[in-house]
Amino acid sequence: MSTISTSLNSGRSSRLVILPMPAPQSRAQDVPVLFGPSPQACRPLWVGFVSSRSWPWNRIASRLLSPRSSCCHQPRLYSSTTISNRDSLRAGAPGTKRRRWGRGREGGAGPGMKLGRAVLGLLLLAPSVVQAVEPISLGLALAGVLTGYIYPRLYCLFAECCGQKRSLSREALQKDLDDKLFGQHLAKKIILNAVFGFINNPKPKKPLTLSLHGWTGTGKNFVSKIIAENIYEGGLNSDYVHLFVATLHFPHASNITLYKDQLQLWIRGNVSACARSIFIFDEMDKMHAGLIDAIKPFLDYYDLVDGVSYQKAMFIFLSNAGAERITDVALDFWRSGKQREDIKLKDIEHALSVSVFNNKNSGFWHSSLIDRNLIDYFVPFLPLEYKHLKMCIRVEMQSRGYEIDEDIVSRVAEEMTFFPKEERVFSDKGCKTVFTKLDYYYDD
Ligand SMILES: Nc1ncnc2c1ncn2[C@@H]1O[C@H](COP(=O)(O)OP(=O)(O)OP(=O)(O)O)[C@@H](O)[C@H]1O
Repeated sequence: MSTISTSLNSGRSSRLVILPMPAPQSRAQDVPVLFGPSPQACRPLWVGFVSSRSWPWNRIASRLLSPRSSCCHQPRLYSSTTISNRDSLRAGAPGTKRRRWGRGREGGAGPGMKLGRAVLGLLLLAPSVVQAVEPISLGLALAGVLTGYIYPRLYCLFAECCGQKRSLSREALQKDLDDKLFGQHLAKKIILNAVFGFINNPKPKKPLTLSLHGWTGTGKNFVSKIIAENIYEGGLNSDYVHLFVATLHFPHASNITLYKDQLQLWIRGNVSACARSIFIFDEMDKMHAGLIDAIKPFLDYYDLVDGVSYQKAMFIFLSNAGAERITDVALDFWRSGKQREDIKLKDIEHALSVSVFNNKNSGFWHSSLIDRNLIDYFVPFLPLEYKHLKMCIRVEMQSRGYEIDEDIVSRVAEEMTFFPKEERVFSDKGCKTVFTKLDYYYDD
């Protein structure tokens, strides 16, 4: 492990501990960003006031009127005095002390904050006391109050903020899923209800943890993208969405201890900066057994872990593990002439979780996450049929600006391979390669 100086997207220069794993997608170089993804851009004007700790007025005002959500402003979590310590914090140096002004608003009001509110309330209610305060200080405090209140809100109108840019709309998410995701009635229903319920719960007891399973090309990554886009304007490229790919970020089994440490640090740093962070783990079935258990404490029912609340974060795991079980159920329904839409979650979920738990190549092999019921939903993605491939092809044609030609649609779909061999029901690559096959027919 070594350290380098690097320039982050925000333009600031910082020292980072090089991870043996490449940086996850999005601005993951920000790894343990304890001060928000873009402090220069979104630092409220009252930061200057609050760094002067000899002046309690400012502190009270800034705490009282801090932004509704974290909005990537972290002065409310860590005082400016910690800035000099941030390298050691990033490196997770044992014994490094964080200076806190009390919990962030998302973690609930601490005693100091309540006292501050009470004091300010009393002052506002008692004009004689207010008059007694030195006028310049009062003026500056009021200016701090105004800028602290207005600036962050204005900023978030024009730039992405943690959990603030837009509130999740159930209708918009439903429309996206209905219009874009084909043949996945179970996944649609679970995701809509789970994500919407979670985001609208002001005090979730634990982070939302979804484990998406299914055959290749059935829409697991696609759905993660839809979720991310419905929560953050930048979707997968958002500063608050972090994508890990097992083979890319955790390639060497011999480094598992190091990966565990780095993963914990990464998640802790980013959740400190934004409680509503989203972490997506792709290729879970290629993840070394036990690695994912490193984040178990973050997924559990704790109010705080090491001073950080993870209850508003979201974890999404993607894997092909359990695909055979899902296919068996779908095939049984097909063979008995039943509609696939009649498959219920209870027909699959339990068998799926057991098979994932007992599969050495699932990334969840004997995982305490399953053992302790920390996965909220096992979401099955059904294998896609011929008619779903045609739907994918039509969408692709439209997105390329072509007129829909049903003859080409059928020919592309027929080129795909299906299983089981005799019945040829399900596409063995889902919708994954239909797009490249389409190129053949539009070759000028
Ligand atoms: N059910 C679906 N409905 C609509 N489009 C789909 C569906 N499944 C896949 N697609 C299309 O195929 C592309 C590839 O699918 P995606 O990457 O989501 O598959 P996956 O299930 O994550 O596969 P893998 O397990 O191999 O990672 C998507 O970007 C999307 O355009």
